[in-house]
Amino acid sequence: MQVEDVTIGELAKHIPTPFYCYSAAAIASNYQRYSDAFAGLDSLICYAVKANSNQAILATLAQLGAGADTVSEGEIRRALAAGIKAEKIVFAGVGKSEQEIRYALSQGILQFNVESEPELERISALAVQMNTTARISIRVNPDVEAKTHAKITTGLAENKFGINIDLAPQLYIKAASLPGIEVTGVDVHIGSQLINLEPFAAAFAKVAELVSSLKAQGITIKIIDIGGGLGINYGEHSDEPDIRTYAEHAKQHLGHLGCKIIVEPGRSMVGNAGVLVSKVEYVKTGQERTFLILDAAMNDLIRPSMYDAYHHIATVEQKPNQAVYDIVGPVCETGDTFAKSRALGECEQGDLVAIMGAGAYGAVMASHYNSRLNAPEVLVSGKQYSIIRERISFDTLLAMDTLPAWL
Ligand SMILES: Cc1ncc(COP(=O)(O)O)c(C=O)c1O
Ligand SMILES: N[C@@H](CCCC[NH3+])C(=O)O
Repeated sequence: MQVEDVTIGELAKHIPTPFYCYSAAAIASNYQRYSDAFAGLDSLICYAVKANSNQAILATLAQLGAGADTVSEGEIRRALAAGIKAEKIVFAGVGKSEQEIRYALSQGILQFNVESEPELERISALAVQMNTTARISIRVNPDVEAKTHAKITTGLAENKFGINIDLAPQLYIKAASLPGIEVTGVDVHIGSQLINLEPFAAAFAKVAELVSSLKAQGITIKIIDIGGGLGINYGEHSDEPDIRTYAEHAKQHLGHLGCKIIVEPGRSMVGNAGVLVSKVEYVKTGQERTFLILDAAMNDLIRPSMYDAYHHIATVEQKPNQAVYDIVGPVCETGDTFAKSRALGECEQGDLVAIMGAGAYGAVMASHYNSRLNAPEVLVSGKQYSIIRERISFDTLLAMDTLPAWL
């Protein structure tokens, strides 16, 4: 198995497993697809930093011209440090703290995507205190069923995100009257890993109506942030939504409004650009099933245990025979399972396997559960590769805790 011009087998001679391996060319190609698809619109691609916030990934995207969609001070700091200019950074999230808002204001970010009335009041008060103005969009909740996993749908009335779209006009009127606030836009994001594009179209249509009705009330919207959420093919079924068709929906519903369009892709920018490489520790033949026990675990990649998410898994070297395995990690939880009854090349101890589609929501959601060290991360570009996050040592892991004086 190759990533660009480098073989995974060669990398595994130098880097301890499990490790994440990303392709810079795959990220560039995904960025290009977005850029081409949205070319007809005045648009800005704000990569959703939460999907993979490694500095090297952010710097790669910064060089391509991307902005950033952030949800914390830490993410804003990461984006700035990687070379993404403040005027390309948007800040979302339902729980922005005073400290975070102050930091974002001090940096002069492009806009706050506001999720509630008390947040709007807090931003206004802090902006006045700091003698500045906050540009804001209100994140509206269009009550559209995104047809994705319940844990990653965000645009339903029952979800904690955004303001009910029917109540938004009132909040816009209030926002326009507040000191320290400049109303610039509308924001919508209905969920993640959407395979069907219809919910996007439905949400865009509702946003278009809102923008027109706001205009009639004297509130001019300059920016429409359409969020992220486009799904990728994890290998379970063959369909993957087409970025061009997605952009067509945006053009059709929003193009006539003359606004700048911000799009916030995370998964579809980096998901298929990464694999998690792991070694087979044991092949354990149980009474009913054969377990392939890997050195990677749920603490490295939590998506299968958290969302029952499917990830295609392949042996790094081609195998002559097939076998069926439950593919698990070493963590002491039954949920530490990557796949059940999965057909795979027949493996033996020491073989390498690659868990595909691990570039998004992989390393960023990792933990040290079971006092396991982090999986290092590697970026490949052509023939070159570079370790972009080292595995920490056990000394560093232990040093994260401090003993109180009484012990
Ligand atoms: C506000 C917002 N924007 C963008 C994203 C990125 O989503 P995705 O990785 O599905 O493109 C998310 C995550 O769902 C989000 O909450
Ligand atoms: N972490 C989720 C996506 C969450 C999207 C963030 N709003 C996943 O792995 O699918």
